[in-house]
Formats: sequence, structure tokens, C-alpha cells
Amino acid sequence: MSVEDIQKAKQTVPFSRESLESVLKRRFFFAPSFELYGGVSGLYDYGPPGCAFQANIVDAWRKHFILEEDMLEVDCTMLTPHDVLKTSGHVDKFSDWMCRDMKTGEIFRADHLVEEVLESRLKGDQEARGLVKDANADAKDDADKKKRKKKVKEIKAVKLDDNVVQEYEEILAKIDGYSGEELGELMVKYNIGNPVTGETLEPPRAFNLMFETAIGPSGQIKGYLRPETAQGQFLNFNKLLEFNNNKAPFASASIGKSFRNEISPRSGLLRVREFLMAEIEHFVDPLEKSHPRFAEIKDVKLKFLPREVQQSGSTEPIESTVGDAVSSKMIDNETLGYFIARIYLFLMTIGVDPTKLRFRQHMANEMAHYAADCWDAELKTSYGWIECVGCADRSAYDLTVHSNKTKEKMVVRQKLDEPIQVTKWEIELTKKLFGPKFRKDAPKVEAYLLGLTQEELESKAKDLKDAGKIVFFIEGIEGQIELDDKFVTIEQKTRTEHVREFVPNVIEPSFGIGRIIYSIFEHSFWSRPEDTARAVLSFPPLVAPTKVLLVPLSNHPDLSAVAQEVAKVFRKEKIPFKIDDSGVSIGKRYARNDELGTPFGVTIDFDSVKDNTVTLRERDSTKQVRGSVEDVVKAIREITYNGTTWDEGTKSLKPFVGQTE
Ligand SMILES: Nc1ncnc2c1ncn2[C@@H]1O[C@H](COP(=O)(O)OP(=O)(O)OP(=O)(O)O)[C@@H](O)[C@H]1O
Repeated sequence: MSVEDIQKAKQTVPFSRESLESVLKRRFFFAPSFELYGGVSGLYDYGPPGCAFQANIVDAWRKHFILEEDMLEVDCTMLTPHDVLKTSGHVDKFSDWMCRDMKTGEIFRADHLVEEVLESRLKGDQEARGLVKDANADAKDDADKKKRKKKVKEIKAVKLDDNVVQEYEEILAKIDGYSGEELGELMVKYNIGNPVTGETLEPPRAFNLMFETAIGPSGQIKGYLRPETAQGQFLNFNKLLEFNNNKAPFASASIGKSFRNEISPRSGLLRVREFLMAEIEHFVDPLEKSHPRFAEIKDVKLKFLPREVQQSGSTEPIESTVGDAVSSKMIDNETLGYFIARIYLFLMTIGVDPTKLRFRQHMANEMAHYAADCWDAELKTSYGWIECVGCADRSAYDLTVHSNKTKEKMVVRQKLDEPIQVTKWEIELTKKLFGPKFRKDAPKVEAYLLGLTQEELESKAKDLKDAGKIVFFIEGIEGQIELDDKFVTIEQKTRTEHVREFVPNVIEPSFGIGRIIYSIFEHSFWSRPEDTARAVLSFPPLVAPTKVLLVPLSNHPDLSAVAQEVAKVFRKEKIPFKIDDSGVSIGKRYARNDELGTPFGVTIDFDSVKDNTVTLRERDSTKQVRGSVEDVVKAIREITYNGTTWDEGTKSLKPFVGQTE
């Protein structure tokens, strides 16, 4: 069955989240954690097919990025001490805006609340204008009708003024960029309160999303569960640079769990409190952000939603090649463009629907102040457009702040062809005076002064000149420290340098694996038009949890014996398979596996006993071909792992019209 045929089937039987959820639950792809105890929102366990699917996606990610790009993988601890996350800015700024209903105690995430309320008012407006089709037109049965009716009831059909519609649309296009204060103003201006009771809510206040903990029995080391894997990679920068023979650019990568205490996690796997992330930190010269392999991807055509389009209140993407997007400066630089294209190619490999993917640029107020540019790969789901991969140019921020805090240089040294004259602030210490004055603290004070940045030295030089002394504090040393020019001199000096030192900039593609997994569930889910109860998950064979369903036609011992022989071959070839020798009809057995997304069925019948041939069935088209076990296994291997098409992979096999579904 071609992609077009599946699209047609999807149009005939519209997507239903309830049906998908029922399949995912029934087949135990994932389930709420601690269900027996009532569950905790935002925490999920993956079952066998979910685990296999996730493992295959991670494997594809590792091959697509780490192997293909020769990245340096690290696996860092999830427990992070306070100082690290204080320096990175997470302790002070990693928060969302929450508001509380003083009467009911309910808590809402302010931006999501504004978004939901305005969206539902716009839907109500559409309905009042007669633009919404009868919600029950394609209801499956009475129960379905009831469910829909309940939903429709929640949306009040109220016509809005045209200018209000425009204001709402503009706000929604910029919803990710508002501050708490701005959200509070919007809530007052548009009378947004508790959506059920209408009660006014407290003004939004910042809620830090990190889970706090204490490390060690004394509880004295304050720490957090990491909210991203990035910090571990930054802190290992010097070791990685050395491992890479001191050459840049290079990239590190890490796959692991991150934790965020989301305010109100309600959209299944899309917003959870513990999730698997795969992150890349590509360290690049700030003056040279071209990419040696850019030519390979420059013709990739993508849908972009740049800042200017969003500012105008539109959500209509622009189609452009990555090459044009970089040369027109829509994307800041080649390396960022290269990664955006590689993200796209990866998402295509694992089964994302290209018509439901766009790259949205962050608005200026949505980006961290240090970021040079940032694009999100957003996937369309029944929950709307969801950010699944962030791709940011974080400039030199992270390495600079950690280096300033720890006084450890984090720089790349590049030998220059021609020496250059460099003027810098330099500090000199009269060390023999430090011992008597500071005793055991002398080394600490010296290290502090020698670690001052150029900006700090400039300002201290001014203090020394104007006030005759410098004044500073050091953590762990009591009181303020004052030093005059007998202890330190700070001067600008010009020297000839043969080596250039620079703090690399970081381009960071950051993948939320769970969000991608859920989006693929939605993108690959459809029902057979001839029997709408028969649902299929059309995963690409590469990532499908199980590749083959092995089905003996009956329980006859001769067939079981052949099945065991064929199973041995799959085991040897390391092709994940399952035998289904349950007594149920072959159609039922296939239907069960369509729901698990198993791409191939291999059927064993009485001819197999005679001539060692088997039937190979393709999940989507239900096409069947026949050949020797050896040829069938070869075809499965080619199609699954080498990306060969069905027609190409099975051309040496004979078409087969035999067992019916
Ligand atoms: N609560 C979550 N549950 C699942 N995945 C998440 C969650 N938060 C972030 N991610 C994933 O991690 C990736 C990188 O995180 P990033 O900090 O850029 O997200 P974010 O901008 O905070 O997301 P959002 O605005 O949706 O909360 C996201 O693209 C997403 O795929």
C-alpha cells in the first residue's frame, strides 16, 4: 500500500484519539505509572512494544547522529549539585508561570490556560458563524455521539467581533513568548479565569520546574534532578576537547533521562515529569559557522515558520530549501541549517509524516537572552503543533558562565599562520605579601584574582586607579577583601601571539524522545476502510518493535516443527520476531499484529513442509509473496535495515494469492 493509499484511508476513516489510545493501552505500549495506587500525573511506564520502539528510535538516532557525524558520546549523572545549576541559570530562571484558584486550590499553567481559553473562544466563534461542520456527522455510534456532544457543549457558540478574533489570533501566534506579568495582563483584559467555575485566579507567579533533593546523608549538598543533559556535556568540555586531539569543531552527544516538575501535565506522553532526551552540543568557532557537509543537505526543502510570519499573526509556513534559508539569513548560519536538515532527515527515517512537520523560529522574547537563533521542529498532533526537537545556537554562554564560576579556562587554542598583536589586561600579584596576609586562604585569593575575566580586570583596574584599592568577596572567606597596588597591579599590555584562543559557540539540537514517539503513534495510525475496527500502526520496519510475525497455519505438529526451524533462522539473523501459534484465525492473528505495527507476516503451511517455502505478507498493503525461507529472510533484512522498497526487495519472490485475511 502506498503512502497515498494510506492517506486516502486516513481521509475515509478520520483519526480518533480515543481509538489510538485504546490500541496503545490494549497492546501495552505504555501505561500510567503506579496505576494500582491511583497514579501520579506525568509519570508513565513503557510496556514491551513501547520499550522496543523506543530502543529502536534511540538506535536509529545514535546511528544517524553519533556514528554518521563522529560525535563524542557521554553519559553523565542525573543528580546535579546546586552550584552547577545556579551558574547555568536554571535555579533562578527555569520556571513556568502558574496561577492558583484561591477557592478550589486548582493550579493552572498561565500560558496554557490563556491558550486553551482563547482557542476555545475562537472555536465557539467559528461555530456561531456556522463554519463548523456537524460534529456528529462522522460519529461511529451513539456512545461516540454522546462523547462528542459533551465536548461540543463545552465550547460556547458565541460570535466575537472581527477585531477580537484578530487580537486572539495574534496572541496565540506569540503565546510562548509572554512574561508572567504580560500573561496576567492578558488574563485581566480578556477576563480569563478558572475555565470551569469562571472564578478569578491569582496573578501568575514563577514556579521552578526542577525537582530538588539532598545528596548524601547529612543533607548538606543541595542538588536537583537534571532538567536537561546539556550541563554534563559542558562540564566535560575540556576532557572532550583533549580526547578530540584539541581540534574543533566537534560535537558531544548524550542520551538520558531528564526531569521537570511540570505544573499540570495533561497531554499524555507529550508533557511528562520524567522523559528521555537525546541532546547534541556542537562546539564551533564563533567566527566560522560554515559546515563542511552543508552542500549535502542544502537542497532539502522544508516548511519554515520564521519570526516575521508569526509576528504578523499568521501560521502559514514558507517553503524553502535550507540553502536558501541560510543565504537569505532566515537561518542564522550554515551549522544551524545543517542540523535543521539532519533533524528533518532523521524524523523521516523513523516515521514522522512530512506533512505534519514544520520548523518554527523562536520569537526574540521567547529565546534565552544569550541565544543567537533558535528553531523548533514541531509535529502536528491532535493536541496541536508540539515542539519535539529544539535547535538553538546558544552562543558561548554556557562555557563562559561555567568557566567564570570555576576559574577553569574552557577554550580552544588555534595555532595561527601569521602571529598577531593582542592587547589584553594583565594582572600581577606580589605573592610574597599574600602568605602573611591571608595564611591558608592565600592560594584561594590568588586563584580568584588570576581567574578574573577581561571585563572584570578592566573594572578592577579602574577601581585601583580611582580608589587606590580593589574590594571583593570570595565564597568561604569571611568578610570583604581589600587590596591596594602593593599587592596587585593591573595593566593593559600588547603582546605578539602565535595562538588564538576562543570560547566556542554551541549549536544544540535537543530531542524529546517521548514526544517524538507519541507523534509517530498518531502519524502512523489508521483504520482499514473495509473494516474500521481494524487499526494499523504503520511504523517503518526499521523502528517497528517486532519485525516479523511467524504464523503456522494450524497447530499441526509438522507445521510447528517448520516454524521452529524458521524461528532459528530469525534468531541467528537477529531479526526480532514473534511466533503466534494461537488457535485463532489467521486474519485475527494478523489484525493483532497490525495494531502492534509488525511490518511482516511469515506464514507456514503444508507446502512449507514439502518444499521449505513460506509466504511473506506486508502489513499495510496485505500483499503476499512466496519463496524459500532463505530468500524471504533476505528480503526482510533488506527492507528493514537497508531501506529497500517492498517491490525492489521482493522482486525475486513469487506473487501469492493464498490464505485470506
Ligand atoms: N515535559 C516534557 N515532557 C516530554 N518532553 C519534554 C518535556 N519538556 C521538554 N521536552 C522535550 O525536550 C526538548 C527540549 O527541551 P526544551 O527545554 O527546549 O523544551 P521546552 O521549550 O521547555 O518545552 P515546552 O515549552 O513544551 O515546555 C523539547 O523539544 C521536548 O521534545
